[in-house]
Amino acid sequence: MQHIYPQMPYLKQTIENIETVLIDPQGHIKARFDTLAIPRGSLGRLEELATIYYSIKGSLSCGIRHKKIFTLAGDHGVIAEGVSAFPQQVTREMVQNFIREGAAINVLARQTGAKVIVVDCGVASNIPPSPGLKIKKWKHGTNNMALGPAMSREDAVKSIEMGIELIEEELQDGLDIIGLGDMGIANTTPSSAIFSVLGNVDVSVATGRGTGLNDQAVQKKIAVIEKAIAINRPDPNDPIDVLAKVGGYEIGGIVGLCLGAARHRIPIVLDGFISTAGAIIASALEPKAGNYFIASHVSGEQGHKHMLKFLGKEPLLNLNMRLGEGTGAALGINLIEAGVKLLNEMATFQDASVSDPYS
Ligand SMILES: O=C(O)c1ccc[n+]([C@@H]2O[C@H](COP(=O)([O-])O)[C@@H](O)[C@H]2O)c1
Ligand SMILES: Cc1cc2nc[nH]c2cc1C
Repeated sequence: MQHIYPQMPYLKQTIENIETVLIDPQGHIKARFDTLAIPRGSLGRLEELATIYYSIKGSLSCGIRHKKIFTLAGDHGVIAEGVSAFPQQVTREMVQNFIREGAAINVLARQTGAKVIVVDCGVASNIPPSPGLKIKKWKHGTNNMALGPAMSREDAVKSIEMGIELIEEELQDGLDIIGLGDMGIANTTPSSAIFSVLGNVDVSVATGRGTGLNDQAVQKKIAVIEKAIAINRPDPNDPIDVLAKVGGYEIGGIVGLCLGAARHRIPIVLDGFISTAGAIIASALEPKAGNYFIASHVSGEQGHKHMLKFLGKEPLLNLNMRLGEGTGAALGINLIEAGVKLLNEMATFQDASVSDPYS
């Protein structure tokens, strides 16, 4: 894939600095769990979560202090094809709801103790500047992918670099774990197209109801995605071509978040269908990025379970959620922190004077 790099030194440098994660290479995490006053292995996947967290960090010393959920917003020209149950202005209206802290992600992030970073990556209308909003957009949404490329290759690269930049900015006041999140009316359409191309699956397998289409509208959405793929011919061996032709600005930003966080050894908690489409592009660009992914939940959106299988990730939760925003990621961060706290704070057999059958 060398041919995609020359014009993009920042992206190239980020990708080149992503390291493989070795799981508990010295066995220190397992050794510590084995001293705790529990039957061995009885905390199940909570032990796995603490093990992954500390293997990514490369040290057993730190707790989880700085949790941030990035809710990236963008609009999509393909809305003109009637692929969503909601009108485009809901993207802007929901961004304003995030800023006022009244959305589901604000509630769940508060419960988790995470900060929500709301980013305008390409909302179609202008949103007034506000302390709770990062404005990173240079285009007002994508072009209609059913008529031609959603964006230029240059804009696709720029969108990924915008996501990397968000990580670099947020690192400055601490970043221990990130949750991915999205907001964009019609963005399940590009997400299905991306998975269909990169996952080599039929469009009908990758396409679902999104915000709530009926059976007839889903059939129309499938036809629109098939048309977009036929017209644009995205190259499955070139993830940036796929992002440019059938992607979106917030999805590109999510790709950048994945690459930027992996480059700094920060665990990445996936959310639903859209964030996982971004993660699939990131891992196609650099498979080692996948070492940093933890799947929070399997969305109710048709196709998400196939995406997670494609990435080799087992979701922690199955709550039939299909909201996006980072809501599943917020719940996943709670569980990861539960595993980390158990490892750090539980008494050992010795501390608690409990008979240790293993000694
Ligand atoms: O996260 C998911 O799995 C998910 C599944 C269906 C819909 N959504 C959200 O709904 C919006 C996209 O749905 P649609 O029908 O407009 O493509 C967008 O704002 C997403 O965050 C999210
Ligand atoms: C109201 C609403 C809230 C959302 N949050 C994420 N996607 C959304 C889509 C709609 C339509």
